[in-house]
Amino acid sequence: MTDVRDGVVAGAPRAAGLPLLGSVLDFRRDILQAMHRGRTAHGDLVQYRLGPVAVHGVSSPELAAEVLTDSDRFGKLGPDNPLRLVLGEGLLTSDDHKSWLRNRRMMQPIYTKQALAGMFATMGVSAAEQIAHMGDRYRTGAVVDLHTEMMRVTLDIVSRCMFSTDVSRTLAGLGPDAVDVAINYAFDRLQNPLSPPTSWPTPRNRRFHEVMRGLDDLIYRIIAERRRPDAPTGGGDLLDMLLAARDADTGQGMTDRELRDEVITTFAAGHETTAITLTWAFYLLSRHREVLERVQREVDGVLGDDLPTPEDLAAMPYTLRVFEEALRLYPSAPILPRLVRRDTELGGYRVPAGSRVLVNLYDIHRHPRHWPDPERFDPDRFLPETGKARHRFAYLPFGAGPHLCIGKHFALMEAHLLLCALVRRWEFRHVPSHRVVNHATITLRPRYGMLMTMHQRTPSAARTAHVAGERTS
Ligand code: HEM
Repeated sequence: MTDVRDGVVAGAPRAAGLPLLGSVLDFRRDILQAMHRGRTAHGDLVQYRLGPVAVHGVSSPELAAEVLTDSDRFGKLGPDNPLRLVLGEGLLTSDDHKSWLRNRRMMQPIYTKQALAGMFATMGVSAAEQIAHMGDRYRTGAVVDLHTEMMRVTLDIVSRCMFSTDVSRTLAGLGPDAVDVAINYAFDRLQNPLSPPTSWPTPRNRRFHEVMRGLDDLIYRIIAERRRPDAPTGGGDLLDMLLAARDADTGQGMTDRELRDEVITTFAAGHETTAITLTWAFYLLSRHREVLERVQREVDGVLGDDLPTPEDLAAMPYTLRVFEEALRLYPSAPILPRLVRRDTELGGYRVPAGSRVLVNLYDIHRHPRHWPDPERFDPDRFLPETGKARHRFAYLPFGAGPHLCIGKHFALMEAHLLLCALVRRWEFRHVPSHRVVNHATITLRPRYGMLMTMHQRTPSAARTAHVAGERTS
């Protein structure tokens, strides 16, 4: 019998699971599939058990609005958040409202549209170098893992724009998969609260600690170099701003540990997200010839041989819509976790303090009530007039509420620039024998990478043809 008090049902419908483990194995196998099955069977709010931890899956814009905007009831995960093993207490993982707000305010100025406009040139130089580098390494017809290539490009951009430094080579020295090792380790612990303690000398624990030592050394070195009295400034970059910031109450600057946490958070949050979405965007373009040709026409009609200027970008809105639609189908942070701070009610069900909520952006972005024909790749869903009719929380690739992605405008400017510049030079074709399967860790990656062949385009010729076509039509 259902227990109802004051019109509130005691517990949300519960997904079946194994004794003791609950849904741990299902989540490890494929968390998005498991939650999708739960939603199909039980509705937009479903309860799971991950060992001893109760978790509520949320899959509707209405419920997401409540969870993401009310941080008194639904906060960030606490000190046991495994992501803290990597990111410490930077913006993404801090659960202390006061210090989070102080740091967020301190960093906000670097992310305003005006400050970003000043960064456009640095972004452009980095993009040009990275694209030229790809051109030097690969001949037309070469097979590349586009995911790896995009990661390299976006890491370089975020390092130079935010920290005026080039970290790629040092990171490569830690092993090609160092950052992956750290992030996957933390994510596995998030999904499986029964993981062995980090202090046990297992091979995986040892590798994790080794990678973290390397990452920490690198970041503390960047900070120490900038703190030297004779060090050149970063020209007002994010690190300069963090070093100069003072607490309004105490007058204290940030400690090295606080700086390290914000730096590593910016690296982690600020490059893979954009790289993955670009990868999915090129995959989608390779599967939808008509959309690709429309993008090519738009880009060829605007760009010459140089990289785009901000005015050029404004003249290529369809290409931006392609990126937005890729973010709908493959939100790069597909699940946003929250901790229930006190006993409360959600969607007509009681939700106990201490349990977790997982806001499932992947399912919300495909919710049949809000997205007609949700699986179809259609960038024109993002025409300004179409968007007006949509529920405000039906599209949340950058989150919502107080924790809305601070780098949203940076990411959109960067992605637009890269998408246009890459489309102008190459066509990427999916290798038909290569299996493409999405894999949700903290981000939504292609599980086996993204093998594509690169085909050089001759944009000047294409542009001439396009312009001539416009004249005669
Ligand atoms: C396509 C690219 C990106 C996507 C899809 C994305 C997505 C997100 C999402 C969904 C959140 C909210 C997390 C939550 O509520 O728990 C977030 C937060 C954040 N993002 Fe992004 N992000 C992107 C790019 C960037 C970039 C380029 C940067 C920095 C250079 C960045 C830095 C951050 C930070 C620091 C936070 C934490 C904000 C806070 O809690 O105050 N992100 N991002």
